[in-house]
Amino acid sequence: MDQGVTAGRNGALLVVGDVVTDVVARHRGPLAAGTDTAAVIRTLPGGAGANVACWAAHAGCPDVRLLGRVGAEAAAWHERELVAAGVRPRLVVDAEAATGTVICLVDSGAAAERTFLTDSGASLRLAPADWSDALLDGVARLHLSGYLLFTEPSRALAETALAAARARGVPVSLDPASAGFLAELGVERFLAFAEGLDLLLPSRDEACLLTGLPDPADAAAKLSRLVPLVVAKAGADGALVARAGTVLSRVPAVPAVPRDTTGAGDAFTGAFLAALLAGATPEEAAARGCGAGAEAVRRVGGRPPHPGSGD
Ligand SMILES: Nc1ncnc2c1ncn2[C@@H]1O[C@H](COP(=O)(O)OP(=O)(O)OP(=O)(O)O)[C@@H](O)[C@H]1O
Ligand SMILES: O=C(O)C(=O)C[C@H](O)[C@H](O)CO
Repeated sequence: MDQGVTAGRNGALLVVGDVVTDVVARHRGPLAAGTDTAAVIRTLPGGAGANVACWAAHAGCPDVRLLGRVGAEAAAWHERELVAAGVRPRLVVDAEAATGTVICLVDSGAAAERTFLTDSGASLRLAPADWSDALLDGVARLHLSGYLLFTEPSRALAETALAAARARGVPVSLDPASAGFLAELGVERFLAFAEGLDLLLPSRDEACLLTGLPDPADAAAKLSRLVPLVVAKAGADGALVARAGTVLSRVPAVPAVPRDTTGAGDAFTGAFLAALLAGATPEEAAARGCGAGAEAVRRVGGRPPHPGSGD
């Protein structure tokens, strides 16, 4: 394995992150006041953290665990969906907040671009009290969803989990979530946290925002001076793998006609982590990530199919 990144074979992947209900609405053209009677609306399980866990299991990771927080009204459904996807969930049930909901507006035009309206609900109420160091028993990698960093108490939980993993020598990766959220959080604050990671998986927009550089390759290279391995996701252009200040490879996307791009980044990340844990090189893992990203954009919703999911 390459220097600086621990492969961590033969151990579990623990994902800590958001578990939400997605209401995916595909509409025609730009939204305007009025009625679109041809909209297609589906309620699906989602959340970046939960999606990454499901895609890692879909990619063959034999032991994927997830720590998340949901409201009582949808806890049983989320638990069932995660188990059916091959994930071992530890869902904290919030007595006071409902499960987070994301309205995913998907333009049915050629690029299938989406807009999210997010109410994180119980998800970002994950708190240090929900953490126990025993969650790391048998874990070879901890992956954190970037959403955790945007508010308290989930930011404190992320810091607790990061410190516990580092104390045990467990490598920690993070997917920054969204450029909009990063701008709100503040780049300096994010980078201070990122120093403790061994792997960062930003989108190209997030990489540019974090560095102030307009070119995604320059941005990924610069970030890789802070975090040993940086894999920047670049939509239909695939992904960039950077290490020690240099872009080592550009991995092409797998051609796909997109239907809904929700969860493409989560699919990439889940498959990438599964491959890395199975001993792949970062370049091989990125190729697996691109395969999963293509699979995700061809589907509606942010999760992979599983037996019983109806597709
Ligand atoms: N139009 C596309 N055609 C083929 N592959 C795609 C397309 N869009 C995305 N992908 C694949 O999915 C991966 C992740 O997509 P993208 O770069 O859009 O991630 P992101 O911006 O983090 O995504 P998200 O929409 O989940 O926030 C890409 O690296 C690529 O491999
Ligand atoms: O951007 C947000 O608000 C999200 O939480 C996006 C998640 O990836 C979404 O739930 C997709 O399943």
